[in-house]
Amino acid sequence: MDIAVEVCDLTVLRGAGRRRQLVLQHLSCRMEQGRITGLLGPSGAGKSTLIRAIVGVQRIASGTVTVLGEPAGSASIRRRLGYLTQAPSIYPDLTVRENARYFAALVPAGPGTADSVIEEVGLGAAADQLVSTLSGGQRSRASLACALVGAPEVLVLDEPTVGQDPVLREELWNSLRVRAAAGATVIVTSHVMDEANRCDHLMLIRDGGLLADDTPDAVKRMAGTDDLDAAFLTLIRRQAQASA
Ligand SMILES: Nc1ncnc2c1ncn2[C@@H]1O[C@H](COP(=O)(O)OP(=O)(O)OP(=O)(O)O)[C@@H](O)[C@H]1O
Repeated sequence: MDIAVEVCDLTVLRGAGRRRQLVLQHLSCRMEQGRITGLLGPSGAGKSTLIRAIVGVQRIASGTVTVLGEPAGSASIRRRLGYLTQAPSIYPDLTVRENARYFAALVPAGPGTADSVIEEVGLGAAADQLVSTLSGGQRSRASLACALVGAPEVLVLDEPTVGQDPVLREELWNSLRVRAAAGATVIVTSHVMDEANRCDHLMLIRDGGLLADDTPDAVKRMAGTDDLDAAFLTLIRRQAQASA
């Protein structure tokens, strides 16, 4: 399997002055092409920061991040990568369709692409609604549609299913699975363990380092349990005991 993303010895500091803090410490990992990799970990662990480094919008202190063979953030890979931020990043004064068409024109993507990604995220009925009038969950899906519009080879999604009901979550995961099967590299952050079970590979981040980096089954075996929630708690406690 080809490696789509390679992170080597990455250290990131965030904040300014006395508030400056070490967020990622000498972190190394790889994400395989055609796989769904889940980034998990407690709030504030550094998941979004790692994602920002992969997308190329995070200043790094040391280390390297390579995406599709190029340094993260290179102009040549920008159109090959789709990024969904936690806060929807689309135009509130445009409709869903106008937003999707705008991003499609930037790629540029084919004429039917905007409508097909709107259907893919389940917003067909709201396509002509202004984004400012959408619910939070709908807005997040509209933002996801814009991230999908260029059929990106690397899809980086920061909590894509927050605020979605179980049916929509199921549909969104099915759509990510279809994209991965077609060769896309999908990187997803989540706090939801039943979603972690759907990933091919999991990375558990804690205190800026990797606590686990394996398949869901291997992570469960490592912790001696069938339950991923319990597995993560066990691994976190083991680490705390080891460093006490
Ligand atoms: N703009 C910022 N300036 C300074 N520090 C920041 C900034 N954004 C995040 N941090 C800090 O970096 C650390 C990691 O944050 P990050 O957003 O990467 O965590 P996360 O694992 O994605 O958390 P969550 O699951 O809550 O989204 C936290 O301690 C946070 O306070």
